[in-house]
Amino acid sequence: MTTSSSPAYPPGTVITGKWGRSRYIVERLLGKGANGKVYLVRPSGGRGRYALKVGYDALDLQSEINVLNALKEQMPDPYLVEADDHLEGSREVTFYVMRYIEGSPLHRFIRARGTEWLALIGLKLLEKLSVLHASGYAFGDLKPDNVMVSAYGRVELIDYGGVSRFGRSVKQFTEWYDRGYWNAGSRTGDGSYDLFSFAVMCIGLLDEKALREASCQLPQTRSVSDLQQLMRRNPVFKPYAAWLNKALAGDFADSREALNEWKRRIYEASERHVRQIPVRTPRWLKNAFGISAAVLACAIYLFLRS
Ligand SMILES: Nc1ncnc2c1ncn2[C@@H]1O[C@H](COP(=O)(O)OP(=O)(O)OP(=O)(O)O)[C@@H](O)[C@H]1O
Repeated sequence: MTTSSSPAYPPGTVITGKWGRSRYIVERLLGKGANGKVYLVRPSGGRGRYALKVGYDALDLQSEINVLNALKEQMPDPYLVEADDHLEGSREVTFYVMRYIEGSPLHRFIRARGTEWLALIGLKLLEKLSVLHASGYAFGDLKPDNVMVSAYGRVELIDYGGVSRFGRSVKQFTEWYDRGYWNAGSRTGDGSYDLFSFAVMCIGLLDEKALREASCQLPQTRSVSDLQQLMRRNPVFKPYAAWLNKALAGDFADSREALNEWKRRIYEASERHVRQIPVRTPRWLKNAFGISAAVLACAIYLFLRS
C-alpha cells in the first residue's frame, strides 16, 4: 500500500483498474490528508474530470468505499463512480473514483464571499446531512475542510473516512468540532453528534477568534456554556443563536427537524431584513409631486378669483 511519504503520482500517470479495466490519467494532485492522496484525473478516451483517492490503509479505504456504496442508492447524483485496485510497481493498491468538486473549502469560501452566505450554505449542508442520517450514518469529522463549495454555492461533503453507523463510535474527529472535547456528550455516532459539529463550525465561521479563545479553557472546565457566552457577546450570531443553542444542547429530534427549523429561521430573518430596508422616495417622484402641488395651488387660486 502507498504511504503518506511515498511520492505523489506525477501528471500523466495512468491508473488502470484491475477488475473494471477503466483507465484514468492523472492531471495533478488535489490534496493529501491523513488517509490518502487525492488526484484530479480524466478517463482515458472519455470526457469529464474526476477525483481519485488512493488510500494509505487498505482497510480504512475499503470502509470508506462501503459507506459510499451504501449511499449510492440514496443519492440522486451519486458521489462514488467506481472502486478498484491497480498496480503500483509490484504492489496492488486500492483506489476509488468520485465526483470532482471544483470549489474551495467552506472557510475559504466564507472568507472570500462573506458570512451572509452561511444561511444558504448551512441549509444545503443540512440537506446533505439529513440524507446521510436517514441512511443510518453519522458523518463524524464534520469541519470546514471537509465541506467543498463551488463558485455557485453548490455544497458537497468530502472525505467519508470518518463516517460510522449510528450507535458506533465516531471513527475520526477534530477537536474543536467534537462533542466530547466540549464535555457535551459521548463520541457515539448519531445525528446530534453531527449537528453539534455543525453548530461549532458555524460559530468558528462567524467568529473564529472567540472560538479559539473559548477552546483555551482547561479540558475539564471547557463546556457548551463557553460557546453560549461567546455568542451573546457578538451580534453577528443573532439570527442563528437560538438554532445553534438547540443543536449544542442536542435538542433537535433529528436532522430533518433541524433542517426545517434552519429554513424557517433564515426565511424569517431575511423577511425582517427586507422590512427594515428604508423605502427611499426617488427624486423624480418628489419633483413630480412638487409640480402637481404647484399646479393644483394655481388652479385653486384661479378658481377662487373667478
Ligand atoms: N471530490 C473531491 N473533489 C475535489 N477535491 C477533493 C475531493 N476529495 C478530496 N479532495 C481534496 O483532497 C484533499 C484530501 O482529501 P481527503 O480529505 O479525502 O483526504 P484524507 O486523507 O481523508 O484527509 P483528512 O486528513 O482530512 O482525513 C481534500 O482536502 C481536498 O482538497
